[in-house]
Amino acid sequence: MGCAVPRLHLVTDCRAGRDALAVVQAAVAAGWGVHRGLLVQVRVEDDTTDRAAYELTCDVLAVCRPAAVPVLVNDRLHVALAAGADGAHVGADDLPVAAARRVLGPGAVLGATCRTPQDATAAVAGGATYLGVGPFRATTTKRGLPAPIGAAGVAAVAAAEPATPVVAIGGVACDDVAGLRAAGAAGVAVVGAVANAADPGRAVVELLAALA
Ligand SMILES: Cc1ncc(COP(=O)(O)OP(=O)(O)O)c(N)n1
Ligand SMILES: Cc1nc(C(=O)O)sc1CCOP(=O)(O)O
Ligand SMILES: [Mg+2]
Repeated sequence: MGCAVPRLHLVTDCRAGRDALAVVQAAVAAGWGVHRGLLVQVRVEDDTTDRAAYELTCDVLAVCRPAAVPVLVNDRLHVALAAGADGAHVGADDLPVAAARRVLGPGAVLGATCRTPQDATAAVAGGATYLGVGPFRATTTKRGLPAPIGAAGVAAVAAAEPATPVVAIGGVACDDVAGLRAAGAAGVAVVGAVANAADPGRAVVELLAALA
């Protein structure tokens, strides 16, 4: 993927009762010195206040900055800018990719959700740095998703825009990494594979090793 976009995107677990920051702390403590392949995306529920999103982003940055782990903010570009994050991720219900690029500026990392090759071509034209492609398989982490696209769907998107890194998302487990890489994914984005693990730090190390 080149060094600009790490291969493992840890998306914060925004479900009620989960301690998103504790998982980030465990991930960074376990993973950063071993492989420099980790990125954290701060994702909160839609009804979370901007204040809470901003404070979580600042807390995540305080953990990630000393370890040189990049931090993105999902959806809320103003929170990304205000907190000094490295960029953001947008999808179909967020600002269009080209508009998000104008807001963030040319140096920011900008991810765009793509479910089809057509989505990918439009996202690259709009200035996306990487493409978040899924859902790879069914997941209980997020409701309302379309049917899984599987490895074949990921491969179709990757083939459409081979110069832009594809990050597969949706039900991804460590055992899926080799197949997804073979399908053309440069990396993976996960919530449950780390947040649901008995030892989130160990899960990060195993994912990073599989992605190396
Ligand atoms: C890496 C990555 N890929 C896809 C998504 C999904 O973004 P989006 O479609 O905007 O949905 P929400 O996450 O906002 O519910 C993502 N966040 N990260
Ligand atoms: C936030 C999100 N977006 C998806 C998409 O396909 O757009 S799937 C997803 C949830 C990812 O969590 P897990 O790794 O636990 O399945
Ligand atoms: Mg979104």
